[in-house]
Amino acid sequence: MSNRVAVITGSGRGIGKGIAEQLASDGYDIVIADYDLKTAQETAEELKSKGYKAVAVQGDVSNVQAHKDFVKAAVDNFGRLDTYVNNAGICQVQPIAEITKEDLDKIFGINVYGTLFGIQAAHEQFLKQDDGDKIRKIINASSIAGHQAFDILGAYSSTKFAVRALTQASAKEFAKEHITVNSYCPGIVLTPMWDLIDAEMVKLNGGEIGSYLKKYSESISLGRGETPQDVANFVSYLASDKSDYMTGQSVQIDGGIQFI
Ligand SMILES: NC(=O)C1=CN([C@@H]2O[C@H](COP(=O)(O)OP(=O)(O)OC[C@H]3O[C@@H](n4cnc5c(N)ncnc54)[C@H](O)[C@@H]3O)[C@@H](O)[C@H]2O)C=CC1
Ligand SMILES: CC(=O)C(C)=O
Repeated sequence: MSNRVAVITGSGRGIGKGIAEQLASDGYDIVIADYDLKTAQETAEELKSKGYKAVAVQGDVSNVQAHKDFVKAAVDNFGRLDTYVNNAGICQVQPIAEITKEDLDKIFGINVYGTLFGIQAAHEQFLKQDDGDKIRKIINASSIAGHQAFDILGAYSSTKFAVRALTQASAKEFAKEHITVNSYCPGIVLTPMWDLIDAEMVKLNGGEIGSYLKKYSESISLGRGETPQDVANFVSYLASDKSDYMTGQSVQIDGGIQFI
């Protein structure tokens, strides 16, 4: 079988890095696409030291051209594109009454426009490839906050609802072109994003560093915080031919927080 190639945005650290490691071990060649070139290069070097093929590319997902650069890196380095993971995202912690237009422009620019531009860039490349009936994959990062909004995460939750809408609409449009679009919806994952959420909640409401992460983690039925590998195991399925008959879905992978 020929090589498979994936672009993963925001894969210099956190969940994206876990997905990159998993897809590399599944046989993918990987474009590590991140705003932070240093962590992207470190992750690419780690993968290469294990015998995998990887390349790091710097770019801001809120910029259309960045996605074109990520796709070009996939084609120039590895010859094609099979899977595009729109993982990069940011969080903001503030009460509804304090959200400003600037806050919304920033978070929608990265989480929503960034996902849409990634979907468009992947779609454009897939249409150029002669892949026959082979299913190509677009995979987006939503969240449990994209199913039920969190208080104090109102802007963030709105972006993750929007990612679900983009996932459904593009799945409907692209199905006839042998492209599926699905989302993963993690719960409370132990990454720098949750360190930031916890620290911002302490600033807003008082308490000790770590106390909000602990409080929210108590809602996890399986009794432990989620790791990037827990998310990556599900993305591995979405990126494999085992998920070829699934499209337009946004699935909670959260250790049992939500049951909807
Ligand atoms: N950590 C969690 O509990 C959860 C995270 N998610 C989602 O999973 C995704 C990954 O989250 P984490 O790994 O926890 O976040 P993180 O903050 O640990 O890592 C995010 C990565 O994205 C990159 N990034 C940020 N803005 C970027 C931009 N404009 N352009 C390119 N790269 C950019 C960062 O440099 C970083 O490498 C996000 O979309 C997040 O909303 C969803 C549910 C839960
Ligand atoms: C960051 C995030 O999506 C949650 C729900 O914690």
